[in-house]
Amino acid sequence: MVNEISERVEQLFPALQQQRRDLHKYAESGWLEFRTSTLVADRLEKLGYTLKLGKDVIDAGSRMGLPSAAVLAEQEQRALEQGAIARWMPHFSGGFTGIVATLETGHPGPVMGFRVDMDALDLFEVLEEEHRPFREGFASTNNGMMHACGHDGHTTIGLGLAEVLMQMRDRLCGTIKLIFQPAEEGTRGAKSMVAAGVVDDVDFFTAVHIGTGVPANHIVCGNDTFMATTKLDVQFTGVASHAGGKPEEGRNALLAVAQATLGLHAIARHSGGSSRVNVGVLQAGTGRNVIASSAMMKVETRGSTNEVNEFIYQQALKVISGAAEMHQVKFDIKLMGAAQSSTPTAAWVKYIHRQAEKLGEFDTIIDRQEGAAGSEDATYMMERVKARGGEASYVIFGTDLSAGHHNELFDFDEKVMAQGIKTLAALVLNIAEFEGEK
Ligand SMILES: O=C(O)C[C@H](NC(=O)Cc1c[nH]c2ccccc12)C(=O)O
Repeated sequence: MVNEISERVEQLFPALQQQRRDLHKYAESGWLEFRTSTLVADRLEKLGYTLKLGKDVIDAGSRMGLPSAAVLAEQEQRALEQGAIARWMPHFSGGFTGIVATLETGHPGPVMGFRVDMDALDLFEVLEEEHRPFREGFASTNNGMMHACGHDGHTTIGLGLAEVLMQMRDRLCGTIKLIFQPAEEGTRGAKSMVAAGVVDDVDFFTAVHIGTGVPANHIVCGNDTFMATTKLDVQFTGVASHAGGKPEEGRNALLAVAQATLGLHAIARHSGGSSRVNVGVLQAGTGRNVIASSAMMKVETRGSTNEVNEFIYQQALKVISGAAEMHQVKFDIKLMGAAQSSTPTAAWVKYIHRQAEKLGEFDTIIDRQEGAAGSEDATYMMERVKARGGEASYVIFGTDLSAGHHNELFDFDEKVMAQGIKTLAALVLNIAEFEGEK
């Protein structure tokens, strides 16, 4: 069975590589995955999956960090010009770019859910010969949007898994649910899919990531290092005045945002775990000789536990209001994203470990790794599945990277996509072997 999976995936590989490069070329950031989601939906329908799309899988009110209506409309148009399939667009229009594809095998068995994400980062890809995507003609054509975290690979893994499972459907049992999530960056999308109930019937849940510093041919079967996080946009509003003639009449929003930035980075650490604060964007002012009346900042807090993040977040609110008070400006805080920490369930990790061993694709198979790193909103899905008594894990497939995640020179070895698909397919095909570990 393992050999058969391998052969099938290797056969699909050239097409999958093409697929990944196409997605890479037309990178779309969170809630703007219009072209991506129409192509994914079309492919999954052709493969024979039952689809739930858009508002059926995304709770409108639970979306965080949604771009403005103008940006959504403009990007939808851009996507159509870049080959989005128009007949699918009504489902995704307005920032409802999520898909759940279901395969009922017709044989009794559990519901197995897999989550991949589809969004790119707000980043300008390097357009130089040294960067393979540029050299080989698949660098992003969308300015300020780049797949620099491997989600093009994740989406491709989802599509490859869909194809292999459909080919082998006679030998599957239970129900397969493939979840294609928007807006993982900024941890904005998963909560809305959980609120729409997409994992409420899932017994075994697996989310995936490639890279993250894990070496090639290594697999982490139960990553538990994701930090809880809160994402905030803060707008400061003061009063503009003549910087030479009447500086005392001004209320300086630039100084408030600068003060807040330094204050945020000076928040005390917490003995309960590691933490992070980052001000990633700062904008203020309009002219050299004008007291700046408006300023904005994009902030994130993180903690290795929900409690540590909550502490940092509460301190951050005090720093922001304190800086505003100091400069007598108004402020407005918008919640733009959030995620929890989460721990995989031991039995599912053990099962994944055994399947990875049988596959023979990996040199090193580990259950967990040390050290908090990034965040992930798949944690909301994991926690929901666990709360209902299901099993959940987060698997990382190691790969060689040309540069770190979220860097303009990021690229990965596409071979990891084949390893990912093989592993996930094995989890489905051999699910009967899970019995006894409960
Ligand atoms: O918080 C976010 O915006 C999600 C985003 N998520 C990732 O980057 C995925 C990720 C999680 N852990 C690691 C570790 C290294 C690279 C990437 C990751 C992050 O942490 O900035």
